[in-house]
Order: sequence, then structure tokens, then C-alpha cells
Amino acid sequence: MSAALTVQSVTKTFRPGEPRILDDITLTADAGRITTILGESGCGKTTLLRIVAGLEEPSSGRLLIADRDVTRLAPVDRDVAMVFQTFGLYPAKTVAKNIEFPLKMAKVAPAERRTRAAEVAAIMHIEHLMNRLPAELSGGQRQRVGICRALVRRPRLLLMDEPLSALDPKLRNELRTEIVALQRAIGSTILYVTHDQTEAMTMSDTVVVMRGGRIEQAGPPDKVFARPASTYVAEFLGNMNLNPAPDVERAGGYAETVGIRPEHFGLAGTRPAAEDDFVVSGRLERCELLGADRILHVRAGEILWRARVDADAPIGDEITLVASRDQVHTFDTETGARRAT
Ligand SMILES: Nc1ncnc2c1ncn2[C@@H]1O[C@H](COP(=O)(O)OP(=O)(O)OP(=O)(O)O)[C@@H](O)[C@H]1O
Repeated sequence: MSAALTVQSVTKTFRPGEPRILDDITLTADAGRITTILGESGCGKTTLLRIVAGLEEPSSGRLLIADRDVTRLAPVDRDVAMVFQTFGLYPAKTVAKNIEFPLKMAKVAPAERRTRAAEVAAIMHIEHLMNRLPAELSGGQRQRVGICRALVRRPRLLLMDEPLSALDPKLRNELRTEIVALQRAIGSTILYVTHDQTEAMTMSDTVVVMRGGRIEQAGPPDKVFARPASTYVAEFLGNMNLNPAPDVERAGGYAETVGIRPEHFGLAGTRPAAEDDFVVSGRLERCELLGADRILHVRAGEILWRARVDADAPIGDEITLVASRDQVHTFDTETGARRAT
């Protein structure tokens, strides 16, 4: 697969002597795919996106867009478009004129501008709003217009910085699906920044987990979820019980941490058992109803385990939880790094 974007050893320091905001970032975004940068607030996601867009200079490192070195090129010469969290529409222009604007700047003939604007508007379900002004739209509709405007020029690379974070959960859900549909229809490459793990899981072909200016792990979301490289990733993408491994107690503390996702636990006796199953027993301390299922909080001495099951039990009951061995992860307690398994 060809890379639409290659980031090579990019670092960024805003002020001399201060720590690096980005520390040796290397990644590729595959052509025609969605690559998501996932990380907590302040980890450097937006700075990285702004460097790719050319709005910020890297302190060192290189950027290639479709194998062309763009490190020193102005934003307009990079063939990228960007969608921000806030909408940034022209208030005095209709939806149609807003969407057509980048094509007008590129001197595309009026008839073709209209056809192409109508095309993207149809995919984003806003064709009936073409004659309205931005002030006459809801937040979700405005963001749809913003996305159409960014994509209408068919940029080689579309950068999206938390485009859905200002919207309510239901709209976010809808727009997630529509962005993926639009991307598949147009075939653009998207670099998408978010701190929302659901967005990263559902939309990306590749997810890049950032932490404190560094890449913690990158790969297809299902692979990262199934084999998190560290305790940090394990907890950031989904949930995971992280407890001292019971059988490797050493002088001076526990060398290993064992990780099991709550949904990978079952109640003993409700599933076929295997000899090497991971088994813990404890007292039911709390039961959280989620809807279809529950989180049981089971205490074994100092240690608390959470299990996501569709069963109920009285508080105080003795519960035995079982997980199959291939769902048990081990990490180095000190560094948090995954042990080779
Ligand atoms: N122009 C700047 N000058 C100095 N420091 C900056 C500048 N821009 C960003 N920073 C710092 O760089 C760090 C990373 O910021 P950045 O906006 O890239 O993080 P982020 O992961 O996108 O966070 P958020 O999700 O909150 O937007 C922060 O500590 C921020 O204060």
C-alpha cells in the first residue's frame, strides 16, 4: 500500500530549553485510508496536524506527501485541506457557495463547481440546505458543510482536528458513519485527530496512540485492542483490569502486572472450562447496571476485579471469575510495557 503521508523523525520545541512537545514522531498514513491520531489532551496531536498542514514548522524531521518532500512548502502548495473543531464557514455565503468556494479559488468553471458541490452534499445529506446561510443551520449541519467544503477539492490529504467534538453524541455517531462513507466514495486519505476512543475504533484503518509527544503504539484498531503494547494503551483503548500478577510475587514488589478486559471474564460454570484458565474468586462488592449487561466488582483481598457479564448476583456473594488464557495479558510493572507473549 502506498503512503500518502510520511512523517519522519519529527520533533517540535516551541521555546529553547523547554521539553519537546513532539519527540521523534515517525508514521505513515496509507493512501485512501483513515489514520487516526488518538491521545489525551495536551499530548501534541494538534501540533502534529498543524505541522503536516504547514501551519507550524517542525524543529527537526521531514514530511513527505505522496513521496514529495513538503517540509519547506507553504500550506497552499501541499495539496491538503483541514477541518477544525469549529466550523469556520463564511457567514454571508449560502451553503452552496461555501462548498464551492475552494473550487472557485482553483478557477474551476461554474457548472462543474455546482456538480461537484452537489455530489458531496448528497453524500453528507445536506442537498436540501444548499440555499441557506450558515446562521440558519444546526451545529451538525454546519459541520457537514465544513466537511463538504474540505473534500470538494479532492485534496490528496484531508486533516481533521476533532471535527465532531462540539456535537452531541447522537449526531457524532451519525457523522462518524457519514465521514467514513464520504471518504470511501471519494477515496481521499484522512488524518484524523481525536481523544475519543470510540471514534478511533470505529473510523480508523490505522490508529496511532500518542502519549506525551511520543507514539505509544500504531496499527489496525482491532490489533491494537487485542494486543496493547503497554498498560497505557490497554486502558486508553477500551477497559482493562490491571492487577499484580498473583504468581510472580518477588521481594520488593510485583514484577508483572496481569491485564484482563472486563468483557473477557465469565462466571465459572457458565462456559466450558480449560485447564489453563485464569481463575479468581472473591466477594461481590458492587454491581453496576449498564443496560444489556452489568459490571460486577469482585474483591479478592486487596485486589478488585471488574467483570462485564449479563448476570446478576446478590452483593456479598462469593463469585468465581474465569478468563481463557489467550485473553490474559502481561506487562512489566515498572515500565508498563507488554511482556513478549
Ligand atoms: N504555539 C505554542 N506555543 C507554545 N506551546 C504550545 C503552542 N501550541 C501548543 N503548545 C503546547 O504544546 C502541547 C501540546 O498541545 P496540542 O494542542 O498539540 O495538544 P493536543 O493533544 O492537540 O491537545 P487537545 O486535545 O487539548 O487539543 C501543550 O502543552 C501546549 O500547551
